[in-house]
Amino acid sequence: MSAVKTYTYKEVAEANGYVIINDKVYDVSEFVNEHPGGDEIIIELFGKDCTQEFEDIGHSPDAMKTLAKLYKGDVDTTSEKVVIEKEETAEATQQKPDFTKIAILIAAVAVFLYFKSQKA
Ligand code: HEM
Repeated sequence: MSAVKTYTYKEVAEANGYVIINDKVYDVSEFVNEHPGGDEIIIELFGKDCTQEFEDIGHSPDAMKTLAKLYKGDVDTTSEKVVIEKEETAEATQQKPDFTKIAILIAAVAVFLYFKSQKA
């Protein structure tokens, strides 16, 4: 049997696209693009322990199989834990204007003005 590779919490945090589930390390960097639940949800959790998040969703046995394929090794639970701070991106805080609503409003005003001009 080949030895299982172990990773410290720091190594997982510094790798690009690794997550921890039940003390196991998974490389989800490629998988995020195929995730049926969307990429953002996992990207937010890169480098972290997402056991809770993964289990809360109630992933199917199929999801477990996919997960098993992404297995890299075990986390060294005796290593020092790291806190990852994410910066708020400008994009996330900015509100995009709702062009559909604006277009409907303009159309409504145009119809109103048209009928008003017909009556006069
Ligand atoms: C990291 C390994 C993960 C794998 C391999 C994975 C895999 C999958 C798969 C195969 C599905 C399709 C439904 C199913 O078979 O259960 C799914 C759905 C979903 N996943 Fe994940 N997932 C992962 C992590 C996560 C995490 C960490 C979250 C939440 C923070 C999450 C949230 C969701 C949600 C919300 C859906 C439902 C999408 C829908 O039905 O519209 N997943 N995932």
